[in-house]
Amino acid sequence: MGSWIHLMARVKAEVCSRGRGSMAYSAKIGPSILSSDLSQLGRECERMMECGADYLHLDVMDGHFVPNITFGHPMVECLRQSIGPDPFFDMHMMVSRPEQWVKPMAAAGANQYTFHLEATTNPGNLIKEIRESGMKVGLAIKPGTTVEELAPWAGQIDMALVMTVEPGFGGQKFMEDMMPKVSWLRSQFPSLDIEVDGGVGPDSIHRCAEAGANMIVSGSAVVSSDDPRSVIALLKNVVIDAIQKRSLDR
Ligand SMILES: O=C(CO)[C@@H](O)[C@H](O)COP(=O)(O)O
Ligand SMILES: [Fe+2]
Repeated sequence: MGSWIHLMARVKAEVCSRGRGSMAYSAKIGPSILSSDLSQLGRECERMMECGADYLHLDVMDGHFVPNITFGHPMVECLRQSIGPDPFFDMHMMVSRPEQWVKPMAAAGANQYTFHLEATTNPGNLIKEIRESGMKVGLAIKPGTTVEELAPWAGQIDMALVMTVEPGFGGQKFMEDMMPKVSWLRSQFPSLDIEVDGGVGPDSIHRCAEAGANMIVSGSAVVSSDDPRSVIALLKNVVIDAIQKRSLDR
């Protein structure tokens, strides 16, 4: 009997991970293209999707909220025109005034707008503005911000992003002490999309998946790999197994 239950749970997790299932959240891998050849950004995005990515994580930095600068909505508009309407753009807004860019990013073709709790004095209003613009809402916290500070908004958002590095640069070391935040969120909000971002790859994915993360951002581990397809598949299977184990344990 045990193996039958095991098989059914695997099927459920597998089906759910392909988005056809009823489970509220599924395993999704989103390469961060920050570490890619930015002169070939459109091609790099297409390559990641061809390698099995579920979505694209686009890091927007203003040189003020974080000590680095990347690109803004004009680049997003060009990417959308170049690679077509399908790829899901998860915008990681590492900017001091996230309210300023909601409408331009929506017009440029962004799908999800993830702002930092530390960057606004009125998260409720910003959540409302993002929804009214037609995008999904992500809420991110830096390593120094407690998950209890995010909790009051968790019921109003589509995704919570727990940073596993200090935001600003790719290629940093994974911060394992952020995992209790992920575990607490998964225990309190069983169907919330929970994303981890920073230093995530084959060496750290098991801790992220076991803690309860289901949306996995990976930059250098995927983009700089000579076999991104295998890395994406590995990350996804580890998360699917963890989802299956959680559904068995319930
Ligand atoms: O938002 C950020 C950095 O601030 C991340 O999205 C990184 O770009 C992820 O890159 P790796 O740490 O996986 O190389
Ligand atoms: Fe990011």
